[in-house]
Amino acid sequence: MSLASVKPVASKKHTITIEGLNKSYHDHPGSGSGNGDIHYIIKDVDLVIKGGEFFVLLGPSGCGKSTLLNMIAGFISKTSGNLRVGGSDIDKPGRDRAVVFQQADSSLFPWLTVRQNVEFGLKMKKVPKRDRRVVSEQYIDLVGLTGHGDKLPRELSGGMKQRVQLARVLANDPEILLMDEPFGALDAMTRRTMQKELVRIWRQTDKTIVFVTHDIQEAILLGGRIGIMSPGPSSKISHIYDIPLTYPREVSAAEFYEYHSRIQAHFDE
Ligand SMILES: Nc1ncnc2c1ncn2[C@@H]1O[C@H](COP(=O)(O)OP(=O)(O)OP(=O)(O)O)[C@@H](O)[C@H]1O
Repeated sequence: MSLASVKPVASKKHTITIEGLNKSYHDHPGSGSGNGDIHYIIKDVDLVIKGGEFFVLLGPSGCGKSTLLNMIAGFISKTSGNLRVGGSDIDKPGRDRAVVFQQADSSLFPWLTVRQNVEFGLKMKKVPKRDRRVVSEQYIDLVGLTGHGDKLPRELSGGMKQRVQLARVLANDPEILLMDEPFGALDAMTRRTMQKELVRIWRQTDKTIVFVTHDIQEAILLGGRIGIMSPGPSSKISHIYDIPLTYPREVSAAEFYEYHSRIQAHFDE
């Protein structure tokens, strides 16, 4: 498939700007150990993700990666601070942003075929049937599912379902893809294939991607920059690594190993 055929005509690149962002919650007094104290999940997060960037959020389990991603998605409201996408304040979900979850099963309609799942958002937007078909075929091809359009999700492997989820999100043409450990439930070989495919798709479509993982290797394979989140509570972006390695990246390369060691040392400190 040619690059021009999948690139949106007016490809917008939205910058994500985060300044002094906080998310806190109160203990519920009277429920167990709760005494009404304020707890910060994330505190004083400052970050700018440039339009078209592949940015990875890396941090230990429970540090607040999903919370931050869901705030960018508009699913979780901020307590205080600034969060803007393309210059607009974010306080709710929008068509400019789409989330890809770890479990494709929970996002696909099991009674719809691959093609119908991919076309769902376009149907909601009342895109004519013939145009929907053209777009869905493009994205089914792009994610490597050519010939599987008439299958139901239950006839697909985990990796194939994840590809359908990606095709469906891409068909809606959001400027920003927010990916929450999307390959975490896949076996190692399928995961590696999907990582390569995602880089290929990102380079073809020019989207901004924010990708959450706790896997250092995955972060270096994918990210142009990697933001390290400190362990919670009151987590923040403690360091940002530029990864200027060319794609596709090889884990066996000496430079790859160097970045891995440096980031691993960061967590071991
Ligand atoms: N609604 C809530 N009320 C109170 N605490 C919450 C709420 N939502 C999340 N938390 C807490 O915030 C912290 C961060 O959770 P979050 O899911 O964002 O972390 P994560 O880094 O994505 O973790 P993982 O890698 O395990 O998915 C956790 O300690 C979690 O228990």
